[in-house]
Amino acid sequence: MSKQFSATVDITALLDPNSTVAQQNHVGEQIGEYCKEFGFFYVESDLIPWSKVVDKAFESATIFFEQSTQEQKDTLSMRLHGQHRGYFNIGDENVDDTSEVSVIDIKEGFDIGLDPSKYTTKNEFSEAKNNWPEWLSSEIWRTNMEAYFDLIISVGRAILKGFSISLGFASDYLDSLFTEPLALLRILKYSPLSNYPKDGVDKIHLGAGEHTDYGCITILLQDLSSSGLQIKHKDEWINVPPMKNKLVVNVGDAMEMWTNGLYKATTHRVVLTQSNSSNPRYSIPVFFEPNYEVPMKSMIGGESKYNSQLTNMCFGEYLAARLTSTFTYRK
Ligand SMILES: O=C(O)CCC(=O)C(=O)O
Ligand SMILES: [Fe+2]
Repeated sequence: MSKQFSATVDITALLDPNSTVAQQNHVGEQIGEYCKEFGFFYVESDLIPWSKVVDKAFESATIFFEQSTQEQKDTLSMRLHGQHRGYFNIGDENVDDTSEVSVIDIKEGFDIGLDPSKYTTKNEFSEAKNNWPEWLSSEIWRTNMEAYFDLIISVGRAILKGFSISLGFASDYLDSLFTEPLALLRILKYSPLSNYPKDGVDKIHLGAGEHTDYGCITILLQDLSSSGLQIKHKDEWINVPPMKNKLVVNVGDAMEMWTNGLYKATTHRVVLTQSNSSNPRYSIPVFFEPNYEVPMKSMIGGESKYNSQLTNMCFGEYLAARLTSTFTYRK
């Protein structure tokens, strides 16, 4: 049997304004250790409103996919609107841009960003407007998603505090680079494999190909009824099963570059087999990213391990380049 991942951090001390510095430092150090070892960890806290906000967002995500026709979804597509907001279909994002064989992710999704009114600087991300699915009970749907987005941004800020502590910065240092965050909330659906032609064997199909995330922090809500996420640790694939009232957090490439390799952006994938995938799998990653103009160079000094073409960019330019290599609407 494959190994199961279990590293968990209770982030209450980082969310609670009344916690002591000693409590915050303890949690920050624990987060730092997991970022160096795995680049992944679960977070939990009694301060997270699981049933009031998290479960509602999950239910709303499933409603979007179950109650929208393909024509309706297509009216909100990134391809049609030429901006990084809205719907993308199977084959529109292929996260493994290194594989020699063409790998198509068996997933579709819908991206929501922050409203342009939250930004003072102008760039392709800050100016992109959300396309809301008006055919759903729209106000409630939008309210549920926005409440979840706000919540996860506060979880992201707590994690940034932990990162800052573990890296020896002032505890609000990284937060000061996220005053106008290029955050993105994505709802994903992996269709059941029964929708695809059977080839007689229970082969592995990739819902999402092997990849590292581009940015700083990904905070992922998984479908409790459907496993599939795996991380590569010391050349071995380890399952990261969905856990009730826990979110999965992982470090992306930008965070690895800022820490000059100290924190690991770990390779992961979503595997679907005929036996684990008779139902759709839904998930909601939030990509919590800094302000557009934050430089990509190392924040901790030392000779850079990374290509200077990348480290000379600012975050927004780097993000645009990464999206262009994986999203077909940008080609
Ligand atoms: O759906 C999942 O569980 C993981 C998705 C993922 O890795 C991603 O969107 O970057
Ligand atoms: Fe990912």
